Amino acid sequence: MSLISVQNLSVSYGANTVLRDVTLQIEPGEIVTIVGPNGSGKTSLLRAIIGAVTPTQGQLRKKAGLRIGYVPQKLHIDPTLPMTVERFLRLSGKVAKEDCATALETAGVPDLAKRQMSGLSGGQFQRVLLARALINRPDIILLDEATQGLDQPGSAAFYRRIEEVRRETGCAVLMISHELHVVMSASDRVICLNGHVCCEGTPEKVSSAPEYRALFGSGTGGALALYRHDHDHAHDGACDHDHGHGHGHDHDHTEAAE
Ligand SMILES: Nc1ncnc2c1ncn2[C@@H]1O[C@H](COP(=O)(O)OP(=O)(O)OP(=O)(O)O)[C@@H](O)[C@H]1O
Repeated sequence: MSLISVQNLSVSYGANTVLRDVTLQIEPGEIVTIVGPNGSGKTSLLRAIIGAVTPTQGQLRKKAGLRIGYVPQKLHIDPTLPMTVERFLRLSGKVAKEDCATALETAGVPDLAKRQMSGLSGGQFQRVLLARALINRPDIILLDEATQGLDQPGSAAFYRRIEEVRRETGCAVLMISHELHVVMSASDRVICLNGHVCCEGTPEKVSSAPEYRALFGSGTGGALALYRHDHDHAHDGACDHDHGHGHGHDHDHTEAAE
């Protein structure tokens, strides 16, 4: 059974319908990346899944007892507030110290427990948010542009850790990312959203497309190719967009120092 099954889902804010007729499934253990232009409803979809937004139409089914870990886009913590990482992780309720330690280890930052939240680097902070999402041993983690503000090697290292988390824990991952060139290799499936699902498929399928090869050869790049691929809008001409805001560099995914 799918972990999450979304059927003909629509989300509106007042008269503004931002998601229309969205259908998708997330299976156990898979890594799915959502791409799409700004304002295309990506965050709204995640918020509908966690129950923070009520769909106006359609169905959203979750496997019974599904545990979700959520890594938000950003989280502001007052820098004048003294708070250790361990204390932060235990804010959400009854959390044993050992569970904090395990989550930090899985997130790839085993030595941060006693550090002050205000003293963390951007990359360390995101790892701590990841650790927080892992504490309840989720079946799926949702990440909303979790590497915003990180440099390229920092993002690459973060997403590689996500793959390791999946391997170690077996959890599924549903993530929003603008950095397709970084996340493509980690994703089992890519869903392109622009108010509705424009298209979806394996990154391999996309990267073997003629448009992709024309732009990138057989390199590891791909963001621009996917962003610019031809959508099939035979039934819907409203999504004739060009997301071409990438740069098409074929980055070397060097592991960042952690
Ligand atoms: N709480 C809200 N009330 C009213 N409108 C909202 C609300 N949240 C989002 N919107 C609008 O819904 C649309 C989709 O927003 P959403 O944040 O889901 O898009 P997104 O694809 O995640 O965008 P981005 O890439 O910029 O983060 C936007 O036009 C946004 O202004």
